[in-house]
Amino acid sequence: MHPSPSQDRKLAQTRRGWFITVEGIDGAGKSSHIEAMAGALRGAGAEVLLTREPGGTPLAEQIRALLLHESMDAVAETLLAFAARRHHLQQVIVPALAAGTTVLCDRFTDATFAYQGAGRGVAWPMLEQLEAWVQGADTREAGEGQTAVPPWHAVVPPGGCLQPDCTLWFDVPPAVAAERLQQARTPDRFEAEARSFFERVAAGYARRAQQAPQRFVRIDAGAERAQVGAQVLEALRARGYLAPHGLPGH
Ligand SMILES: Nc1ncnc2c1ncn2[C@@H]1O[C@H](COP(=O)(O)OP(=O)(O)O)[C@@H](O)[C@H]1O
Ligand SMILES: Cc1cn([C@H]2C[C@H](O)[C@@H](COP(=O)(O)OP(=O)(O)O)O2)c(=O)[nH]c1=O
Repeated sequence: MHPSPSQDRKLAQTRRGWFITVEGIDGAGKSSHIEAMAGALRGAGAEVLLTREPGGTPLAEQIRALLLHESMDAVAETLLAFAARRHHLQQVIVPALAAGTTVLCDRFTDATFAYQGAGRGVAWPMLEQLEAWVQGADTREAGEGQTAVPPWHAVVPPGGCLQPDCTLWFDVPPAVAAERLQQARTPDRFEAEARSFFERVAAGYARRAQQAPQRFVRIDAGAERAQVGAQVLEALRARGYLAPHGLPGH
């Protein structure tokens, strides 16, 4: 349903929330720090939505269960990851950002490039096309009444592609991550992959980071837990996310 003109005005007056994602290979330590990140952002006065991919809506969580436990080929995996993402964006992320909420998301599209692209060999340009489509506001052919409705246009310009403002990349040697996971939990379909798979996934993250150096902040996730936590807080501070909320953002 279209928001009313007064809702439109309210959306236009609200500074859109920051979109922060956390990435890295399995065992990098993301889950160990994400609650503290949310806490630090809340402490600075932000309204924070903590969510994850694949997942974040009941439908996308069902897709997550399929991705993690059912065998399928890499193209099916890619399409399911993007289908879950579209639903998550549409239902949760875009409305939250439009309302000024900071969205902190455990994995996003960089994971698809790293896992399905670099890990499984799905062509990079194919992923770029899907990214532009799924994260774009305008999904239909141009024409009167054919562009996407608010709140998409409150968070991404017409023709644009919604990207995180900042991605904290937990970079860790795959051998270290594997050692941690061995002691931690029963592996899912991805965690059960060979070391060579995670070498490729890690290289995929490095490639994405190189392609968007302003967006990525590299965290040395091989360090001791407290040091990783300190790096994470420093990254948030350096980007201005821990400044008292309500100041003009972007
Ligand atoms: N800096 C660290 N040093 C040693 N072990 C860690 C560190 N960070 C996390 N761990 C442990 O490694 C395992 C994987 O961490 P987790 O946060 O679940 O990673 P991810 O969410 O990135 O897969 C957990 O058992 C966790 O306690
Ligand atoms: C978002 C996403 C995740 N994944 C994979 C990476 C992870 O192995 C898995 C689930 O991620 P994660 O939430 O990190 O798992 P856990 O709860 O076990 O820490 O999904 C993809 O392969 N493609 C994607 O697009």
